[in-house]
Amino acid sequence: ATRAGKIIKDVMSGGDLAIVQKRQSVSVSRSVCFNYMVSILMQGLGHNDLQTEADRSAQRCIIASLSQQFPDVTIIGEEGPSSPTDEVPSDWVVTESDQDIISRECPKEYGVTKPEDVVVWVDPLDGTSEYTQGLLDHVTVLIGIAVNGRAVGGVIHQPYYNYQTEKDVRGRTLWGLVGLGVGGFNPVDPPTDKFIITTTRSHSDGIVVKALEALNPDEILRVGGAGHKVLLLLEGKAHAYVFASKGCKKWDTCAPEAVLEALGGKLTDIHGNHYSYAKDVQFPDSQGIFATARGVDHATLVSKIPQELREAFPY
Ligand SMILES: Nc1ncnc2c1ncn2[C@@H]1O[C@H](COP(=O)(O)O)[C@@H](O)[C@H]1OP(=O)(O)O
Ligand SMILES: [Mg+2]
Ligand SMILES: [Mg+2]
Ligand SMILES: [Mg+2]
Repeated sequence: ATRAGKIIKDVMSGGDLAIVQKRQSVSVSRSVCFNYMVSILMQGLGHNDLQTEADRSAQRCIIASLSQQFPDVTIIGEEGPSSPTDEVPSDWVVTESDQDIISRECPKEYGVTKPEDVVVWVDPLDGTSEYTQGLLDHVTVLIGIAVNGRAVGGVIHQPYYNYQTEKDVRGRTLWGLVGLGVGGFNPVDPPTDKFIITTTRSHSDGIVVKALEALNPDEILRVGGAGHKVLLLLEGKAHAYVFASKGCKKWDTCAPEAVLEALGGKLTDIHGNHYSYAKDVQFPDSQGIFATARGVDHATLVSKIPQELREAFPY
């Protein structure tokens, strides 16, 4: 994750992001009326799904490094499968391990884990839209580990951590493993005298807003990236991350969910149920996102989302 973060910074300082708009399949039935199609376009669906040279190169670095060491583990990356002939520069292939984590005792629930039980979900650059706009601390590299469908391990690397105050921007790497704990940051609980929600800044719509209104927060923090929003929960800047939309995908939430839950928080869909991260699942988080910091009553908050709003997110 850290090597990928270096690639992200190198692409930015090289000056040519080589941005492309990814194609999105918006399925709309043929009988749909013109007004509805216009409203979809107005909401920006099918827009704002960008890919840059940094997304592509960071993914090649991560997948080459992991697949070399773990050839039998399924690895799914946001930017699609790489071609079998894809050679990556040798200094992009990282094989050493973090000695601090490797020296700890493995929780016994993973002692019998086989490679085929594991799926790694890779978001090489979360917050692409913000990256292209220079909101650099919203960018993270996300590597999530699912075992038997549950998100249990995660790494969140923030390449531009403190970039506005530090001369030599080294970034930071946070990790979590359910059953073992978390590292790379100081966990902080959110304030007790007000209720703060974080949500999207670049993918909002009417339903996203209605869900926030139902929860009646004192403050709303509109920031980019799924990883960055979960950082706000981990460090006590917000109580909940609520996104009543199907824009996020499994690679956006696997690592954040694992780190958050390793600390005692919770990340589910807006009905309060965990997603499966097994290898055959659909990529979209089609029932939205509802995450809470440690110590926040997740079920009570979820129950405040009105039924008619929940019905917009059927299974
Ligand atoms: N409609 C969408 N289309 C594509 N990606 C989305 C969409 N909505 C959310 N995402 C992904 O989820 C992340 C969090 O969303 P948001 O910042 O709007 O809260 C985004 O940075 C983006 O990940 P990525 O940047 O990796 O493509
Ligand atoms: Mg993307
Ligand atoms: Mg993402
Ligand atoms: Mg991404």
